[in-house]
Amino acid sequence: MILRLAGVSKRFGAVVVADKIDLDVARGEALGIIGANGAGKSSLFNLITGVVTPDAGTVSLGGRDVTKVSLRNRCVAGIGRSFQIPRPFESLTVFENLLVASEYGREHGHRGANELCGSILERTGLAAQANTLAGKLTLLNRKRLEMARALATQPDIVLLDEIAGGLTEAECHELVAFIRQLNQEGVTIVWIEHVVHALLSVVSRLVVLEFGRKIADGEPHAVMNDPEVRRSYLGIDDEVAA
Ligand SMILES: Nc1ncnc2c1ncn2[C@@H]1O[C@H](COP(=O)(O)OP(=O)(O)OP(=O)(O)O)[C@@H](O)[C@H]1O
Repeated sequence: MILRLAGVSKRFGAVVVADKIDLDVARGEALGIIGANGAGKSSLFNLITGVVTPDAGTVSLGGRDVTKVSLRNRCVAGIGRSFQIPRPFESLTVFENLLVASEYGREHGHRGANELCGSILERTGLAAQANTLAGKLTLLNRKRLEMARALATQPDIVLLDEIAGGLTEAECHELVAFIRQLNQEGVTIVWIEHVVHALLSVVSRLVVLEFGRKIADGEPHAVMNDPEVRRSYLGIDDEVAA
C-alpha cells in the first residue's frame, strides 16, 4: 500500500471536512475522487500532504506514519501535488519554476536538475515555453506547468486537483493521454475532477465524498450508478424519478 488513511477526521469550527476517513491506495493505482462543491476533496489532499493536521487518525506513506511529518518531508518522501488554482512563480520562467520545484523535492541522483527539468519540459509539452515567464502562459500551459512542477519533485504518488476544468475537448484529451501514460510508467495517481468523463477514462477506482464522509468506493461505473451517489452528486433521486 503506498498511501493509507486510517480514521482521519478534521473540522473547522462547525464544518466537518473529513469524517473518520479510511482510504487505501495501492502502488501503481489510478484513483478518482468526486463530490459536490465543499464535500472536502481539496481538504483531503491538504490532510495527505500535510498542509492541514488531522484532529484524529493517521496518514501513512509506504507503511510509514507521516501524520506528524512536515509538508516538505512528505514531498521528499514521494508525494507530489498539483493545485486547483495554479500559482506558479509568475515572474520566473517556466524552466526556473521547474528548477525551484526540483530543489524542493527529492535528490536528483546521478541526473542533474537541468537534465531532469529538461526532460519534464519535453514530456509535458512545454519545451517551447522554457524561457517564457510563467505569468504569461495560456490556461492549458499553466495546467501543464502545474503538472510539470509536481513531477519535478520526482513523486511516487501524484495528487491532481481539478486539472481538466476550463480546457477544450481536444486539450482535455491530450491531458488524459498524458495522465494515463504517467500511470502506466508506474506513478500512482489520485485525481479529484469535476470533468467526470475525463476522470472515468483514466481511473480504475472511484471514491465519492459528501460532507467529509466517504459514501462510495469501488469500480467507477458501479459507483456512478449507486443510488446514494446519484442523489448526492448528480441530484437525481431514483425513488422520486420512479
Ligand atoms: N482552512 C479552512 N478553514 C475553514 N473552513 C475551511 C478551510 N478549508 C476548507 N474549509 C471549508 O471546508 C469545506 C470543504 O472544502 P474543500 O475545499 O475541501 O471542498 P472541495 O470538495 O474541494 O470543494 P470544491 O469542489 O468546491 O473545490 C468548505 O465548506 C470550505 O469552505
